[in-house]
Amino acid sequence: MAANGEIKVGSAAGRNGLPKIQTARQNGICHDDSGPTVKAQTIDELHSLQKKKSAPNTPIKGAQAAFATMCEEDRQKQQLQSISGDLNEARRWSSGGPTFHSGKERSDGSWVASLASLTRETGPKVVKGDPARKSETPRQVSHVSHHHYFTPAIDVSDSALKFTHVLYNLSPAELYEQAIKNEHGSFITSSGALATLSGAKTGRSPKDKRVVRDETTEDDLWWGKGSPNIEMDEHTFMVNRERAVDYLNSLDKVFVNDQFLNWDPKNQIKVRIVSARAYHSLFMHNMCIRPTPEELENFGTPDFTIYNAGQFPCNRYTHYMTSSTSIDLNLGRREMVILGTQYAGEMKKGLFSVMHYLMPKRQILSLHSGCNMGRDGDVALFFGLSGTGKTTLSTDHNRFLIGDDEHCWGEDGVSNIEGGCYAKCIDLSKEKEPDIWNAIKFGTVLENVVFDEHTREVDYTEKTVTENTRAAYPIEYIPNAKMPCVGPHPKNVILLACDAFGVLPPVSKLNLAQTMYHFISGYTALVAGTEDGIKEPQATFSACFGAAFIMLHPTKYAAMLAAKMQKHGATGWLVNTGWSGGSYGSGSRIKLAYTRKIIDAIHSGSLLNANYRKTEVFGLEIPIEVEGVPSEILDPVNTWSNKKAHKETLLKLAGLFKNNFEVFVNHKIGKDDKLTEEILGAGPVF
Ligand SMILES: Nc1ncnc2c1ncn2[C@@H]1O[C@H](COP(=O)(O)OP(=O)(O)OP(=O)(O)O)[C@@H](O)[C@H]1O
Ligand SMILES: O=C([O-])CC(=O)C(=O)O
Ligand SMILES: [Ca+2]
Ligand SMILES: [Mn+2]
Repeated sequence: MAANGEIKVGSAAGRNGLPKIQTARQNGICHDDSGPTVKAQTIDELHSLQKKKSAPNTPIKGAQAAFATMCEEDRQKQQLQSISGDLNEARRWSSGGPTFHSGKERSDGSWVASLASLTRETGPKVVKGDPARKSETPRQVSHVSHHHYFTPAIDVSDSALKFTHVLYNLSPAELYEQAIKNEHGSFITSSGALATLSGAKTGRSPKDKRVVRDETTEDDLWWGKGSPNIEMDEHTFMVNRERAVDYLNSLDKVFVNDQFLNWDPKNQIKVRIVSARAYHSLFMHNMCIRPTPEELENFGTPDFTIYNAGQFPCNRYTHYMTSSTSIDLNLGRREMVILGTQYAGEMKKGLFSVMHYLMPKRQILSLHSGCNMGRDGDVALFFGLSGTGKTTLSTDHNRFLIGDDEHCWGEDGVSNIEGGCYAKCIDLSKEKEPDIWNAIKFGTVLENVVFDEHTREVDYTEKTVTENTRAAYPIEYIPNAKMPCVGPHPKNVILLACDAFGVLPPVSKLNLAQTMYHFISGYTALVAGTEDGIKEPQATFSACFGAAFIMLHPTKYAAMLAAKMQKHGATGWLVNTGWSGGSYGSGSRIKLAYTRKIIDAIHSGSLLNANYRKTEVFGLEIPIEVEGVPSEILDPVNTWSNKKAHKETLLKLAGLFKNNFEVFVNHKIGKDDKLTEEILGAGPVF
């Protein structure tokens, strides 16, 4: 037992026995583009990072204690309802591909019955309500046992005898109370947002993502080198699923969210998220599309279910596991299991992966992009890897926001997949990003930020817990959100790269082949470990600006994008939101105000008709002038004092592009041989 009286399970083994498992480097598997883990060794240490000591006027501890009694259990009465039904095996998608039920479909057993899939093999022991209200439990016990324990099962385990209360689609206010009461590290900030900690993981874990490889996915999906789909078998999935479900069943309560994805009503899917934390439930409440009470009433059986047991690790002796984290996708069962990571983004991006499988089957292109629309109905897509500006630039006070991260492009135009936004908060300022700043209010989840312990004012410059601090808010929190979140066909396709080498121009106009070349390359360069002094920028290539989420070969998405751009006459642009005046260390990040001017000129159409010249090596068309932007920065060579260093850096980056593209040279993009040839020739020449 530890000095503080806590029993530290497995800590001795961790130190003296089995070594702690680290995620193995998967050779050739898609790179890790997620954030690093926290710099804390213990939970207490992690929690101490979150709060900053107050200014001297902070009341002393004793004075604050008087408020403790305000944390009251008395809550609004919730309708308790016993849940009946038998083990509801997840239905399989028919072999010919998924068949969906529209939002209005009424299922045989309603949501109540399908919750039974939570149980291991016997009937459910699930009670809707808050276990804190013990007085109501006996009624439930007798009710449920009436249904299921007259004939005792042969193999009744202790866990099968206990009740798990389901907190079903709670409101943000209720979730706040649950989080603050039960989840260490949950606090209300001065603007009303809920500050939470995601635990040891503060970013996604792409190396721990597994996808079940079976007869269907074998042929459909992209496997092998460069693919994000690391295989697992069905049996192993079931092992992890049972582990997650047993864990969830061992709890007094779980949260269940029933929500929608995709604002295109014809291609909407119904998702259920079963999780153990109010933080997770509120996050998904904000990020998915929220059903109306009527839609919830008629929700029926979900098309896809997530079991998030993130607090509980996977068993590292389980086949295919290389760490204690596992995010498992089973397309056949329409299920996802999360073990060993509480980072909420896994749920959001896990569902995005599912959409990247389902939508292309219907000839709908799924995109890792932001999207907004001007007053004249002109739509722009913003592609880019994490941190390149999708959320920042699609959230534009002069335009309608359709969405910040995940979209579909189909026959009728674009639709947002989500119901919320997930903005990076590091160095967030009210002046530069007023709409995002104002969206951080009651209902918003603030992950891993640091705040003053007394005033609860957030310090957005703090990276103490992580640099990947985030805010998740419903899209309506942005004043000019386009509701419903759909729009016509895009006019501009903007590829964002944060080039920390400082050699890509702030803006270039691309022809179709160049657009496809850069879309398939998916380049950005960030700076690793900023706190440890100056480091070389780290180039990242992630196909389709989101290799971690795609399920089919990148050329499939690329072919669809090319066809749609051609058909609708969209123009491609490459915008560098990264360094200017030199690489990281000597130059600096291009001012957001300048990038916004460039984007304005793209939207207005003025840049389309500007005068251009071609750059060497990358062969990019760059404008001579952009209103509101100093002309000399438009060609990076002007901003470098050391011209030789500029040329070397340019050639170095060109070499990285070339190496990366090697794996695509033998692939055909769609049926068009000519376009394929052109794409191969659209890269740097040197
Ligand atoms: N010139 C610039 N253009 C765009 N963003 C900039 C610029 N300079 C600084 N930034 C900052 O870079 C970050 C861009 O992050 P943003 O949230 O938009 O990323 P994202 O592309 O949406 O990534 P993710 O997919 O991870 O959500 C913001 O913190 C923004 O303030
Ligand atoms: O998913 C996340 O953690 C954040 C995000 O949007 C991305 O990385 O693209
Ligand atoms: Ca974003
Ligand atoms: Mn994203």
